[in-house]
Amino acid sequence: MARHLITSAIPYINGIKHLGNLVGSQLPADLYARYLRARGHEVLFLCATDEHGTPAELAAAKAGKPVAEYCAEMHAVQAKITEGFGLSFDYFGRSSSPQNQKLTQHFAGVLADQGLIEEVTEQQVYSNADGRFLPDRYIEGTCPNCGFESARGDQCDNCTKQLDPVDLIDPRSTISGSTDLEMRETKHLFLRQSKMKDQLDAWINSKADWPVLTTSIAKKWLHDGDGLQDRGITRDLDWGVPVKHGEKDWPGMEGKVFYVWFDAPIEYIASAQEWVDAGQGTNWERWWRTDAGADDVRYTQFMGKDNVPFHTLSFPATIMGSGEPWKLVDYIKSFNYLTYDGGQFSTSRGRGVFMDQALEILPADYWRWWLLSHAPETSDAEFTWENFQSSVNKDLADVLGNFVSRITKFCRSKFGEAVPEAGTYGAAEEALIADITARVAKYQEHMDAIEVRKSAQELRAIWAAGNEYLQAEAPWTTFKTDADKAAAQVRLALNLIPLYATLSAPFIPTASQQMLKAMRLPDAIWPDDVPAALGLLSPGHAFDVPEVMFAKISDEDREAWSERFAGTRD
Ligand SMILES: Nc1ncnc2c1ncn2[C@@H]1O[C@H](COP(=O)(O)OP(=O)(O)OP(=O)(O)O)[C@@H](O)[C@H]1O
Ligand SMILES: [Zn+2]
Repeated sequence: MARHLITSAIPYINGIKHLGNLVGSQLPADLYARYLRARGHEVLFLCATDEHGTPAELAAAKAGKPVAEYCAEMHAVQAKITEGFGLSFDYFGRSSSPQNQKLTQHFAGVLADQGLIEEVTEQQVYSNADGRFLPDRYIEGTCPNCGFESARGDQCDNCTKQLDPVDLIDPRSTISGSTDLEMRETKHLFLRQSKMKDQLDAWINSKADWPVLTTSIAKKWLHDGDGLQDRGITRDLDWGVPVKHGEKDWPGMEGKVFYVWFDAPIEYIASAQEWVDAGQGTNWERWWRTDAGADDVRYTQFMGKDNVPFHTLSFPATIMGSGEPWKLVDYIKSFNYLTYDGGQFSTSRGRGVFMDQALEILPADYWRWWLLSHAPETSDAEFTWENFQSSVNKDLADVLGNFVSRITKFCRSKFGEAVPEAGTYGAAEEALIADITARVAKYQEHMDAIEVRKSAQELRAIWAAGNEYLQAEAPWTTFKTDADKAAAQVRLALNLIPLYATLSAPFIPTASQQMLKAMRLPDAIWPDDVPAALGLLSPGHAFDVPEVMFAKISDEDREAWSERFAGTRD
């Protein structure tokens, strides 16, 4: 048994997340957490809402609410939806928590003591119409790198380049649209990442097993152009963690807050403290402090590609630079983008399918299966309603659902609702057992390596093997001439159901529970020994024929949904 710390990129607070956000971070993290727990490992799976920064203020203003109230409400909304998707966080925290505030101020203080923070007086964009500075998303313009016209002050959403508001071409205020902007002097703190470049470079180079997407983005920021740049970590805003040097005031920084990208990853640690303070866990230090045992922990992070620079460079710079014994990430699983029907998913433009809407039309398992089996791993992936309909109908309804329904119903009609006893296994049964044994080993390999699509493919193949067996051996035909042989065939096929339930649980937890319940088994037990697991249901073991597990998506449904989600949500 090992100990695994897992974090998902923390979803931003400014609205309900779309299916792209889900498959790029929380959902694969949940898949991995569920798998590792099923294999008997000790897992701490943390997530939180990312609540600071300009978009939260803008969204609160739009909703006509004070930003703190808006964030508290949206946190509750997101928490409820993540439950609906079966995301099995041990704790879902908030980056605006007092724990994170204190820890963020602490890190700033120790980084300053280590000579890694520089105070810089610089020019920032000031809007005369709005009477304020315009950091980050308060300003938009054309990206100097790729020409994208709606690049934000802190990052271009199109090419992922980190930007400074002063870099933008044709800048405008997102509050008023005003272009009456001028440069004014203000003082800010910079994290001296450039001083840590060699250390970070060596660390990234030591991660030969990381996804290429992760290391290539890190190397780009390390080496492109002038190399790794120092990063402003404070802002002229009201909403955020007040700038302090540990518990002490920071002269000259009164009224300023830390930049959201400085405090957000620190929330990974703070959420473990919140978990303990909420009475749900004990001893967060053993997960996060290498002087308290965290060296034994394997720490895996999940995120979409735009989050990679912060997790491979800025946050590690914070951790390493502190000189304190904090746990560093061991593996970063990153994702390309899921696109929606020929374009981008977009929260700000309301384009695509959002998590609440998805659950309104179909249960979580349908989405979980499609998203994970089409995860944008090696390249971007596209969601289309046709593909969704066809995968759900084929994989879930025709293959898995049909197998379970067919065999339980056939058994009930010929032998009753209990596992039949007669007959012995022959060559076909031995071959199936051997095939499933080999496939389970491959499935585990892919899951251990967090190869999401390959894992889904192997799982589908394991389901299909059962169907092919039934098709080839046709117990309904065998029964007419050799009832005992048919009994043995049915016995083996019924035993595949608990195996399917256990193996499938990380992908489709609800259907998995339904299968176990129908087989009258309390818990899933991981099939470490597949042939033994295929004898779990002994002769005489009673079961129930389950309700239809997966309804097929009709062409009418598909067309209606495709139309409903063609526009933008308000
Ligand atoms: N289309 C997408 N496909 C896959 N992952 C995505 C996609 N868009 C965002 N992500 C990832 O989702 C996670 C949560 O994102 P976050 O809440 O910060 O929203 P975001 O990056 O501002 O995106 P958006 O503005 O589209 O909601 C991040 O890890 C991000 O990289
Ligand atoms: Zn760009």
